[in-house]
Order: sequence, then C-alpha cells, then structure tokens
Amino acid sequence: MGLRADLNETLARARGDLRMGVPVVLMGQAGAVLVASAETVAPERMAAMAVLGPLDLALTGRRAETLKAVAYDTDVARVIVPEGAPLAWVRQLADPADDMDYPMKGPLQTRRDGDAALHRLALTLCKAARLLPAALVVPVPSDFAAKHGLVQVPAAEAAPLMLVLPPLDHVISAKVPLRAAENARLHIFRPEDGSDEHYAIEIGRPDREAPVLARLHSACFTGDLLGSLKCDCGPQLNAALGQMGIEGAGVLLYLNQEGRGIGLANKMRAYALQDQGFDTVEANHRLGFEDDERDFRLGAQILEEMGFSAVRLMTNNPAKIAMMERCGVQVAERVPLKVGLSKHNERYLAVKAAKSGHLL
Ligand SMILES: Nc1nc2c(ncn2[C@@H]2O[C@H](COP(=O)(O)OP(=O)(O)OP(=O)(O)O)[C@@H](O)[C@H]2O)c(=O)[nH]1
Ligand SMILES: [Zn+2]
Repeated sequence: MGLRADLNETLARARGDLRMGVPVVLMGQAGAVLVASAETVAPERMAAMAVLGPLDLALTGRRAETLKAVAYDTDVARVIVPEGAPLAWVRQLADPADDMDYPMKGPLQTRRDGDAALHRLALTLCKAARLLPAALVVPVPSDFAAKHGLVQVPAAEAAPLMLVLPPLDHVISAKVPLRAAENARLHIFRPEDGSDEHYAIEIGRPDREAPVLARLHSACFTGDLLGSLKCDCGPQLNAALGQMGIEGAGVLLYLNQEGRGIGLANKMRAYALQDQGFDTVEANHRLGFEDDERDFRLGAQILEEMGFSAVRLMTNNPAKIAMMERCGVQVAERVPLKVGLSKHNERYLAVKAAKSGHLL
C-alpha cells in the first residue's frame, strides 16, 4: 500500500469532514458535486457554496413525505434551495423539531431531471456519520477538490462499497468478572472502515459445536447506562447476562448501533418528537430515517469469527432471527426476553409489536 488513502480511508475522512461541517466532493459520471451536511455546515460555508451554482437540499423520501415535497427519485428528494435562502430555512427542512410550530414550509420545488445518484450517496454518508440525513449539494468543476484541499470520493466505487460489511479485526480480549457471571471475557472488534467498534462478552467457554445461548444487543446509552424507563434495554441486558451466568455459558454481542442505528443525537431528536406525540416509528420517519437502520449482518459476522455457527437467540425481534439465518447462523431456538415493562414503555413496546413485528 502506498501513502495515498484507499477508498475506505477516504470514506472515513469524508464522514469526519461532514461531521465537522467541512464540505466534500463526490465525483460522478456526469460531473462533480460539493456536498455539506445541512446539520453541521456553517452559514459562511453555505454562502460560499451558493456562489458556486444552484444549491439543492438532498432529503430522504421519508423526510420529503412529511414535508409534502415530491421525491421524483422515490428514496431521494432534491429540493431546490431558493436564491438567498438562509441556513435557517435549510435547517427547518432538515430537522423536524419545529415542524409542529411551522407546519407550512412549502410549496417546495424539487428537481426532476438529471441523476440523483450523488444526492443519494450524500445522504448515505450523512447517515453513516450519524448526522441528520440532509445535505446541501452544488455542482462544481472536476478539479475542485484538488484546488481547495477537500476530500474527493469516487461515487461509482464508493456507493457499492458502502453496502458491504467491512471486515472486523479482533483487537484484544481480557477477563472482566461480572456480577452476573465471574467467568466473563470482553472481546473488542474493530471494523476496517474506521466505524465504531463492537464488543462481545463471552461467558464461560461455550462449546463451539453446540448452539450457544446468544444475545445481539444494540447499544442504548439511556437504557443500558442511565436506567431509562422509556425502553426495555437495560433489563434485557441484565437478564441476558444473568441467564448466561446461570447456564455458565453464552455470548452477548454489544453492537454499537445506538438508537437502532441512527446515533444518540438523532435518537434524542426522535425522543423529542415522541414528546410531541409521535410514536417511535413515526419519529424515525419524520427525521428522514427508516424504522430500523441497523445492520444485523454484523452480529452474524462476529459470531462466525468467534467460531459459533448456531445460536439459541434471546430476542423478541423476528428480523434478527431472519437475518441470522440468511447469514448462515442457524437459530436452533428463540429464547424470549420479556423483562422491564413499565408504564413509560408500554406504548413503545406495543408499537414495536404492531409496526415492527415484535413477538409479544
Ligand atoms: N430510533 C430509536 N431507537 C430507539 C428507541 N428506543 C430504543 N431505541 C434503540 O433501539 C435499540 C433496541 O435494540 P434491541 O434491544 O436490540 O431491541 P429489538 O430490536 O427490539 O430486539 P429484541 O430486544 O432482541 O427483541 C437500541 O439501539 C436502542 O437505543 C426509539 O424510540 N427510537
Ligand atoms: Zn433502550
């Protein structure tokens, strides 16, 4: 490998830059565009972008639905930013926080001609950076990145790469005696694309030839650490480790997919919308996300790397079972995990059962 950044490294830089409010260049077949996150871009940078050409605001089809904007490309809407529109105008479209106070934002003009591929990639990058899926997009000459010292992403290669799960490196493991099980070991897995690390807690030394008692737990800072009553995550985490402790063997994957994969800041935005009366699924949609943005292939990959091919899966979520099976991990048994019901999460769990197919 030479000193030049490869594509994975370039994408990691692009995510970092978008988070910092720095624009990046996406190179497509029909030309290049300059892209900035609507959430993090500074007003001066937006003004500098507006000088370069007509500004679009790329939004997901989900967000467009709430805004009553026509998404000609189904999953992507290219909203035309009126000349002279301030950053506040853009932020109001990107962020649903004030939707209820200012319901009439339109009529919004959306682009129909041309190709939406670069807008789509911009949104994928925003999601991967755990930002709101909303990006300012403006056409630029193909030598723009080199001239201005910006990161340049070749779209045709990057878009398919972002759909592939990166290889995970096992970094280290060490003993961590737990209240629930003294013979526990924590493993750290690091994705080669520079995204968040994931953990596996191995209890005892489970037989690799038999189905292992397993849980795929998605990070929930509020439930796991703070004891939030809005969800059932904390009690599920403790019950799963407790059961593994009792049986003397098991593996709990702690996947850093906070907020069903949208990140903690966006999850708090979803909670703020829930305070306005929307349910957990509606809140995700208003923000521009799908119900569930997690990638459960990750869990299968870690299990496989640890030498497990069959599980007794502790879950109420049929999507997790289906994904395990599709990824070649046999689910020998579903072990229900029903704990932590409170008056605060009754509705949340009912919505998951009604809309996301969770088993009651
Ligand atoms: N976006 C969003 N995420 C939430 C909300 N409440 C909890 N979460 C997240 O949802 C995830 C819950 O994950 P899991 O415990 O794996 O739950 P599950 O998919 O319902 O499956 P099982 O618990 O296995 O039945 C965690 O990442 C939480 O942070 C919410 O209202 N909105
Ligand atoms: Zn939770």
